[in-house]
Amino acid sequence: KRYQLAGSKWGKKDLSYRIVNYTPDLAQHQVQDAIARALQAWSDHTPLTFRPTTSSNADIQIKFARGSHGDGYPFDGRGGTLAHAYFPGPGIGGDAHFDDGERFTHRSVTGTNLFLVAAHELGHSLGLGHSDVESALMAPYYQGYTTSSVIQPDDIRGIQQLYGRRPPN
Ligand SMILES: CC(C)C[C@H](CC(=O)NO)C(=O)N[C@H]1Cc2cn(c3ccccc23)CCCCCCNC1=O
Ligand SMILES: [Ca+2]
Ligand SMILES: [Zn+2]
Ligand SMILES: [Zn+2]
Repeated sequence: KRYQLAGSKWGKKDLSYRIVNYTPDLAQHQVQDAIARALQAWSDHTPLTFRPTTSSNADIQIKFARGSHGDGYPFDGRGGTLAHAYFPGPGIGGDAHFDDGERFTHRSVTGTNLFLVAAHELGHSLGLGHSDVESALMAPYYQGYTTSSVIQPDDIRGIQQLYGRRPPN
């Protein structure tokens, strides 16, 4: 019972990300904050660093979309699937898509918290599959706020299997 590795990982430690568009549910700075905190949750446990860019060559591209959005995995409106993401690789690899049929919330324990969904999706963007540890962030079901840290022990073991531990400061 544990994490799954996707079979691909980034061959570099310093990754770039680009927020391509925004959900109308939140202010742009709230989306930027949620994404930055979700990335920080992973970089806290690995040697990885993430920098925002406006370049279309960004490693991780973040998009909000409804229904069919050009990748063969159409979203289903409110409820159901909340988001999906692609394992590390060129092009669409690493990208994360969020279903804008959801009502995303910010720093809230109710509704579909964007930070929590993003932390899960970015786990895939870094090379983690789903965990069968129910309490893990990488479990396939949205669990809302669970404990103070969004990244659970099983998730830490998985991501450190891929990228090692964070070097001491
Ligand atoms: C982990 C999450 C951030 C991303 C995952 C998808 C995923 O793994 N992306 O990488 C997700 O959206 N899981 C569904 C799984 C799911 C639960 N139900 C469904 C009903 C229909 C379709 C899917 C589901 C029952 C009803 C609840 C629906 C709302 C919550 N949805 C979920 O928990
Ligand atoms: Ca949905
Ligand atoms: Zn998509
Ligand atoms: Zn998932």
